[in-house]
Amino acid sequence: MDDYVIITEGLRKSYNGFEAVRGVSFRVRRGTVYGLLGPNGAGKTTTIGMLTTIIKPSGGRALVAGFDVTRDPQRVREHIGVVFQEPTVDRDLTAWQNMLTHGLIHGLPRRLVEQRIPELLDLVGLREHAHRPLKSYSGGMIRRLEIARALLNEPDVVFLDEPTIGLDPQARMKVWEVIDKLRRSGVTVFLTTHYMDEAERLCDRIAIIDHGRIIAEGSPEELKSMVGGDTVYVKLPGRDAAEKLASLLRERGLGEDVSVAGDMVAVVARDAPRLMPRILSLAQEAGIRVLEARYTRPSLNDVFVKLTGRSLRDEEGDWRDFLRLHIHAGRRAR
Ligand SMILES: Nc1ncnc2c1ncn2[C@@H]1O[C@H](COP(=O)(O)OP(=O)(O)OP(=O)(O)O)[C@@H](O)[C@H]1O
Repeated sequence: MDDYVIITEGLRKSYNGFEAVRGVSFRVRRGTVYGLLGPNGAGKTTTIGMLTTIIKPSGGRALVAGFDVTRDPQRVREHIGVVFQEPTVDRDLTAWQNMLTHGLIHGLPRRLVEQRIPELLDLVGLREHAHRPLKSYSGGMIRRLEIARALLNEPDVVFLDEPTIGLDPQARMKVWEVIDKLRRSGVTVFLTTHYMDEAERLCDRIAIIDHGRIIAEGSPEELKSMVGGDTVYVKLPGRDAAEKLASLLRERGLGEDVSVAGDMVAVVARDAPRLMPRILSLAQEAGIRVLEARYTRPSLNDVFVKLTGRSLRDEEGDWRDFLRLHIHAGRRAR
């Protein structure tokens, strides 16, 4: 049991009869980064709220650092660090002053806090800005400061609710680097996110949540293996060339499924990087000119689509979605 910093069993929350979280069960192993991934309104903030004792569960059970969130909320609070979606810093104070105030409010000895502040500001890359008022900080700097602050009490687990929401790409990367460092130093992190690239990049394990229920759980690789293989896309000068290449591929038994959409051939395969050169040399032998070739590997979005029929993505219409639409249309027409 000691291996797990968080254990939930059938955890539930209703707001006036509306079930925001409908019985979630998962375990977070010590020293890992665990992500709750789902679209807006899926119940992520409510779940993190229950685990951090801000929200009272309507049912089920959650143990955090070995303590029950309902029966022992104070003990839970002593053993966790939390970064909320909305910043809770005082912008008139400097980073150092914010850290010190936080530490003292939480009952930590002043000497210990003063000793930890420079180490933690160093960890999040803010040491040289320690004495600047936060008014002059960017959103990304504030998020990193809040992570440093959450570590002051040497928590068993740090909770980060949407750690990079609203940040620009560069600031996001810096937060990701901090989370990487936490993992390397053995800190357990529990984060929520609706960005699949973030979950994939950072998390050892992910629970996908939708409408208050966990619909899949596993490592990013395990989750992606649910949707099968890679797809190789080959663009040719016209439909005839595409049909010709497709029949050659079918004859040779290359790939698991070959389909044509306009001047494009799509080949579903287990290992696209190995198959692609074979497809290209086959085309060359047959005198078929290839204009473009690419392959894609399954993403967590594909997993979400497979499970819910909806996309997790904020914006639709990237290259891959476009192709998939055409390939599907082509298949249906056959
Ligand atoms: N205090 C509340 N009273 C009533 N309904 C609520 C309350 N808080 C959340 N909800 C509802 O519960 C559902 C889950 O909300 P929650 O904030 O947990 O989702 P989320 O996955 O964190 O999404 P977001 O990232 O947008 O916050 C939503 O439908 C939301 O409208």
